[in-house]
Amino acid sequence: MTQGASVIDGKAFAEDLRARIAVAAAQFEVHAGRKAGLAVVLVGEDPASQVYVRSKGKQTVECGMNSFEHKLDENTDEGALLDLVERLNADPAVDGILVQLPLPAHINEQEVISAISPDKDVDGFHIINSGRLSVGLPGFVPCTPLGCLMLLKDKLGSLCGLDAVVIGRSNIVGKPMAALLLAESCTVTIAHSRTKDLPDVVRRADIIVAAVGRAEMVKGDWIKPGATVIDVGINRLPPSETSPKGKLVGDVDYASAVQVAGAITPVPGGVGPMTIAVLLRNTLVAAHRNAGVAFDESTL
Ligand SMILES: Nc1nc(=O)c2c([nH]1)NC[C@@H]1CN(c3ccc(C(=O)N[C@@H](CCC(=O)O)C(=O)O)cc3)C=[N+]21
Ligand SMILES: [Mg+2]
Repeated sequence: MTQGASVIDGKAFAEDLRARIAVAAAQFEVHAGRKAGLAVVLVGEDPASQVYVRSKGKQTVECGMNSFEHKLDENTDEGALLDLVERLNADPAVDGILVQLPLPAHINEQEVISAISPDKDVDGFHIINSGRLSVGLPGFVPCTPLGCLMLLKDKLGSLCGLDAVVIGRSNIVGKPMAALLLAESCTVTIAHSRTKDLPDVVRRADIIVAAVGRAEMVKGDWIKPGATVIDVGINRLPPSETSPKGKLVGDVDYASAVQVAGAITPVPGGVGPMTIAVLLRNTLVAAHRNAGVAFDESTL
């Protein structure tokens, strides 16, 4: 087998999307008389979360939108966090609200997500928005699966009738990804850590979305030749001689998969940058809806 896979450049796609968002955000400012705004709430000092929050803030401003960062102490109680969410819900300068997950163990994540106004829920995690997605109504779709869908449609065009296997059943990625693929008329299988004969299930797929959170689990010999592989995993391997900070790998064993797949996303530089770009897209969509400014959302 020749090394046939084309590498799907999520970083470049995300840059292009952000350039289009910047144009539309400037137009929004002209029509609404204010910038679109995203509030990001971070509780605690998790270093990885701090990195993500910083790049979200930077890219929000680069796209011509306001970024409001709220950093709360690790020991903040749930009541104080819910009070902040209420203030952000009521703030007309705030179009989107993102509460960085995971939250500390003493805070009930579902309570906090439910407190966010569904019209500002740019993560698409509120049950109102998951309900809208499952019945096909307009709402907000979680950023990572929507980013994956954009990459798939860019690569394949119509997905109609294709066999798609989603590995992972989280509310954040697996379940909304399956709903999106079903809406594109794929035949969708949701596999997970308890699926029996997982390699055989994956071998049927024209489209594989790997979101199990297990480093390099999906091997090249699980992949039908020519299939499109979207790797959502972000796993840091233990430090080694060659990578003192620990190498970042996906849920797919890239070295073997790239020999067999038709197209594949790398880690880093694949799905990760799309997640943030779609967050900015959802924020700008929220701004137009909340301000009552007409906007053709299909252009983003
Ligand atoms: N409410 C909430 N919404 C989220 O969307 C959310 C969250 N909580 N908690 C944490 C996860 C993780 N996440 C990522 C975003 C960008 C990259 C990203 O840009 N990754 C780059 C670089 C990775 C690196 O070098 O560390 C890449 O894959 O190329 C990764 C992960 C959003 N999350
Ligand atoms: Mg699982």
